[in-house]
Amino acid sequence: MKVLVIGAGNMGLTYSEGMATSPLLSKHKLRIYDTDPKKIKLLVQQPLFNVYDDLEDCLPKADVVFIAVKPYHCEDLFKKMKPLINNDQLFVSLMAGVTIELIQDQLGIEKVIRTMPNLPAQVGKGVTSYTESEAVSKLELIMVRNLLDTTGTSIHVETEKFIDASTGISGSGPAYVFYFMQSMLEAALKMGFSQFDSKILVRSTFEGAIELFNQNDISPENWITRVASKGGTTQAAIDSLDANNVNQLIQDAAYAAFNRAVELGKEY
Ligand SMILES: NC(=O)C1=CN([C@@H]2O[C@H](COP(=O)(O)OP(=O)(O)OC[C@H]3O[C@@H](n4cnc5c(N)ncnc54)[C@H](OP(=O)(O)O)[C@@H]3O)[C@@H](O)[C@H]2O)C=CC1
Ligand SMILES: O=C(O)[C@@H]1CCC=N1
Repeated sequence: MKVLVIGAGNMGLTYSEGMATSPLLSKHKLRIYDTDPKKIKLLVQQPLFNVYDDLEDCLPKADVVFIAVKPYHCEDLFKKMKPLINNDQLFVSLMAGVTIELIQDQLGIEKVIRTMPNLPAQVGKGVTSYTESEAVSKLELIMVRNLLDTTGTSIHVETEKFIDASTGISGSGPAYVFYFMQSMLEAALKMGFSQFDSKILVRSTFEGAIELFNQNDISPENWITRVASKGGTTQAAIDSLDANNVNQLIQDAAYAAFNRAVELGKEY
């Protein structure tokens, strides 16, 4: 099986590295293509995969093609891909919003797996949701799931609605966590801690909370009650969050990303 990844950015490179360092693919089976000459120049020096700057040299012979460009680049890319592909090839999209139907129509092919990955894939802690068009066989689906799992874990969803929904939760989600971390860091600095100490306080707090969550089957809501003493400091913080409607605001943010994914699907 020959795999081509189109787009050597955050996601394309992450998946390429995940697949290349797994036992599933050897170097000559994995190719990566990008249009940026500077990126190509840097990438040819790495030993993990073969790097291409011409679609004609790498696309026609690929069995599985990962598409990892920004959604606004897909129209132009699809025009260039169309004369070089055939209906036996399997296309795996990592693009937010872009629908299976659009990919099938613009490329004139049938086999598409649409995914929503996330950035922690860079450290093997990603979560990718995926769904497929009718023409994709069970075997092909398992094969691609194994490739996706080289960057973490994956969940199969029945419809594309859940790909857009997972964009709102896990795809964009790491940014919500970083947003919260940034607020905590700014508060620590304002309280007078150094940059160094602020980072230790915030990072350890996140790591510790995640570890507790991972090692026990207890809901976040329940964990809050274990931190908060009646009339104490945590309750003062939670009361402040509740008074400012922060729970609802975070849910609104997740829905904003979900809705934007749906909107993106209609823009191309
Ligand atoms: N970043 C994230 O956390 C997540 C991203 N995604 C999705 O993944 C996709 C990629 O995002 P990301 O990796 O962050 O984007 P990047 O911009 O980091 O990577 C895209 C790469 O594709 C290159 N490129 C642009 N046009 C073409 C083309 N026609 N042919 C080949 N390569 C091309 C870009 O070059 P240049 O820089 O010169 O434009 C760039 O190197 C997006 O569709 C996004 O929705 C999904 C989940 C999470
Ligand atoms: O912001 C975006 O559109 C992409 C999709 C999910 C994360 N990054």
